[in-house]
Amino acid sequence: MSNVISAEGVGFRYGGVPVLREVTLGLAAGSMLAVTGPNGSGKSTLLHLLAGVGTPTEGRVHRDRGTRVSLLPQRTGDIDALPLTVAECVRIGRFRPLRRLRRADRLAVDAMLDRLELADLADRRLRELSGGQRQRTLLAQALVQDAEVYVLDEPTAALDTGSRARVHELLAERRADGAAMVLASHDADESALADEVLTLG
Ligand SMILES: Nc1ncnc2c1ncn2[C@@H]1O[C@H](COP(=O)(O)OP(=O)(O)OP(=O)(O)O)[C@@H](O)[C@H]1O
Repeated sequence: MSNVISAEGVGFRYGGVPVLREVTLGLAAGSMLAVTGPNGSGKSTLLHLLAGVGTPTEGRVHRDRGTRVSLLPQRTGDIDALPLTVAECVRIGRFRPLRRLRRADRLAVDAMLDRLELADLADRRLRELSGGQRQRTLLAQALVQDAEVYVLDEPTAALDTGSRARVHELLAERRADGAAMVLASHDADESALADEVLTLG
């Protein structure tokens, strides 16, 4: 099967300092890659490059033109500065410039709020959430997107066991629908959900 995303000999340097070297991988529809490794080993850097945020210093990342990628970054501090509610934040995942949200979009947002147990928090501001509630909101925004590839940076790091299980169920459903996943994780049980594990550092 052809790959939705691939990386060939990818390297990355911040200034002159090498962070990634010679990363080669390929991701088919419906497959999941877990990226593990100690703090600072380059997981976030690799996920950003795969999602098309920044370009490698060496090698190349290939995605077919028009491939829809949803990225959940690890650091999303700035969004708290906006006066957004939980529901508004999740709706952004369905936003397209110059197009109103359709009924299907609204249904998808409501279903996602339910699935991640956010319905009761829908009108709360982001800055008034606990760490886990905030992470569930940003995950909902990432997973509500209609994407072919989901790139999720430590998506369940702040979640309790029940929430984490619900997220894993959602990921399995997206994969069954043909989406590819890349997931950075420090958790061996979570990495075990993947078809392949790439350990950096
Ligand atoms: N903007 C930047 N400028 C310079 N160096 C950076 C920058 N961002 C990250 N780095 C460095 O690049 C290396 C890889 O960082 P990265 O965030 O990709 O690691 P990580 O594996 O995701 O870490 P963690 O497990 O802590 O999330 C680290 O040594 C970090 O200090």
